[in-house]
Amino acid sequence: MEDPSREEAAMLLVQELAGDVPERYVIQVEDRPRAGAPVAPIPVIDLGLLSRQHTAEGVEELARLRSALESWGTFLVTNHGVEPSVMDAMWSAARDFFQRPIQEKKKYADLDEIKHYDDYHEGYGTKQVKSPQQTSLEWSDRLLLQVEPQDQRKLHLWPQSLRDILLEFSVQQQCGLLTNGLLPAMATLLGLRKDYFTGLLRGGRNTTFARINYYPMCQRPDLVCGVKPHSDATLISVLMVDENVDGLQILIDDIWYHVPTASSKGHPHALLVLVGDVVEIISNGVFKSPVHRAMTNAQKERMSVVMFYGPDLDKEIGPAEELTDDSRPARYKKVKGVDYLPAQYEHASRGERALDTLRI
Ligand SMILES: O=C(O)CCC(=O)C(=O)O
Ligand SMILES: [Fe+2]
Repeated sequence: MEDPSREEAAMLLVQELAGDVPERYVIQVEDRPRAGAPVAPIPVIDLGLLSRQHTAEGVEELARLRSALESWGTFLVTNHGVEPSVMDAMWSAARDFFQRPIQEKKKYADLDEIKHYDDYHEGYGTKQVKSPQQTSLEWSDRLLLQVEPQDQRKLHLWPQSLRDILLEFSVQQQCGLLTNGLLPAMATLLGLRKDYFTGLLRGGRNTTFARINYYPMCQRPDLVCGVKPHSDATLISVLMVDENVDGLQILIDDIWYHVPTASSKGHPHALLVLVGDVVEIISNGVFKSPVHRAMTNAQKERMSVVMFYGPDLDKEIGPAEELTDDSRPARYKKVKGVDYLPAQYEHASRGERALDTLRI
């Protein structure tokens, strides 16, 4: 039987709300943002230097990367191989889409899937709402598209204006930032084969999702959350966030820190990297997948373009054998993405962390 409430709920667009914040969006008192969050001291890593390990600068940069991976799990990267013109075109296409009238955007909502899926649906809309009574809803609309594997693309949900640029943006990130830059350095730092992580993004069944998040202005940003606390279920997430509006925060030792924008660090075309749960698991907890959330703003809307890169969903992931022995027992259970992804959605919708369920 059809469940109209679920369908309606998934299309409860935040952009259509005006005036006071409805009760269903108000988060618990203990989860509300406090004024004056400190700024996270995240580094800017020059990926160009990482391949120059015979130089003092290269060695120093690798040490800075290690420190970021072991502490905050997030950093900005420059010299990442994504052309500034491609970044700008991706941003414009994303912004132009969200500036279209709502009726126009709704053409990219996957109403059939919304009826069948419990966990997530692609296309335009809001995060799946499980019941008409659900509270603490997130103050954001989004466009979610699966990019890889290629045969999983639902191209009817891809606005024409975004198609070519999204593919180019993703290919340049994979070739430059990930394969030729960051991932071999991360494997080296752990003492793993250089192609350990890049191998997980090859073979044609690796998964890439793109999510464009849109956070409408909110009269009471102190009462709502744009995206609730979670860590990403990915190998790596790469973010291009609004230059002019803060919103992303990360949790370290029970304190929420603002993540500075690339522009505020003097590198407008830097990209932001968040280590994902898959890396935390494989590294047996040495590298950290940070808990983060997105807050809203009373004066300005905000956007982010997030690329989620992960392995084949049928591949079992666990701590690397090279990194575990009697003195370093495995700290996480093995899991397949196909089981972990729904669990991550479920936990994230409650502002909790699925990774905690895998700890041994
Ligand atoms: O909008 C942001 O800055 C972060 C969004 C996010 O964490 C996500 O989409 O997983
Ligand atoms: Fe995230």
